[in-house]
Amino acid sequence: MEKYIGIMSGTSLDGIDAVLVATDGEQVRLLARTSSPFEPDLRQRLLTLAGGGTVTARQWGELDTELGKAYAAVANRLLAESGHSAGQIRAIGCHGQTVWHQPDGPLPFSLQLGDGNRLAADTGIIAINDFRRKDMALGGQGAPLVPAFHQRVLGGVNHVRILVNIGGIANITVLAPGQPVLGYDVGPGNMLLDLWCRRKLGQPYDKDAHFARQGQVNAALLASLLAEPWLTLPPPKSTGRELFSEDWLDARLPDGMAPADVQATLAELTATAIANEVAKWPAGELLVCGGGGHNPLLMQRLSALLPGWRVDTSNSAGVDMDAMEAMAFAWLAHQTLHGLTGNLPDVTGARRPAILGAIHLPG
Ligand SMILES: Nc1ncnc2c1ncn2[C@@H]1O[C@H](COP(=O)(O)OP(=O)(O)OP(=O)(O)O)[C@@H](O)[C@H]1O
Ligand SMILES: CC(=O)N[C@H]1[C@@H]2OC[C@@H](O2)[C@@H](O)[C@@H]1O[C@H](C)C(=O)O
Repeated sequence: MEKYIGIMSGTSLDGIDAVLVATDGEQVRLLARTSSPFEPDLRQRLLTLAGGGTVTARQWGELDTELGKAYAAVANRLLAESGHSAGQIRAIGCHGQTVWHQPDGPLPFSLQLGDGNRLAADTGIIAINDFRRKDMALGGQGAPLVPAFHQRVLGGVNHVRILVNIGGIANITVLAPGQPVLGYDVGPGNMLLDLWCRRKLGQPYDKDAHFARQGQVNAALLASLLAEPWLTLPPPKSTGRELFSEDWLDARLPDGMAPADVQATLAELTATAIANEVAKWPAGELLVCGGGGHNPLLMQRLSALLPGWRVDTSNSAGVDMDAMEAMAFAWLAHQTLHGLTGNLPDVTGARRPAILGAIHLPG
């Protein structure tokens, strides 16, 4: 088995998750993990950029460098905490920070910041990043990429097993016997819940759904949110802050609604958008990963909306729900380094499987 580091900082913009895994490409064993929240000022600048804000070339370059340094610091800390040296690690797979994702239209692209040169130089380890754009160059969405990893670590069961990652955006992977793996983004995950909670309570997220539980779901608002045409588009599809933004929410909010009712309705939107896609399959097992799996209200509503389904976290199937995405990028680094493909054309819509990412050598 070779050792890899995986680094993920997702669309919730909460911080950086890093894992150390041992893998031969078939088995992926988690050895250690750590995480580090973003400094509030860095988070704010990333939010501005991801919200379509304008920055100068200088600010852009500085942010790229700052993130590269932050990823390297987390990787070095993971090495120290787990008692490893750089020489024991084959490569780092680093997702980077998505600041814009535009999968459709005449000039599709997906931009993840975090300088891989600096990551390689500051750790002394091969750094692989920019995993999405090869798939896009081949006509794909460039996302989601995790379904291939889900298949590797949780596939091969003889019932319908669906994985849902509830991060900033929610995405599903369908593992059904005799079917090619399917996967696509299904709608907002925690993004709008976090945004509203921050705006109304000044807190980064609605811990344990205390705020949402003080309110009632507003049926008219829920219907208007669910009327978003993107939600019923067929896959392949992916999305982000570019669509499910503060402006998107504000355009649909009626005046004077109790803040807790909005929070409750946003939680119901997340649960319903997921359940509507899951319910298209014969009842089986729904495994939740990502931060939304810690939200007891989302878990409760998914169970209620999906009678006949076993709803649990991916921990119940032996894969740490909080480590899943970072593990996937460690595994993707293994794929790339071994000249193996990482994308699934049935998922992303790319013309063919491809070797993903840009390799930065430390020497
Ligand atoms: N105890 C909890 N109660 C409610 N929500 C929680 C709890 N713990 C975590 N969360 C939610 O999980 C979010 C973080 O999720 P996660 O780390 O999976 O996001 P991410 O890495 O940005 O994901 P992605 O890349 O998939 O968008 C928080 O912003 C919060 O909304
Ligand atoms: C462009 C981008 O960063 N997309 C993320 C985002 O966060 C969740 C969902 O939207 C998913 O499509 C993707 O991340 C995971 C890691 C993926 O590619 O599978």
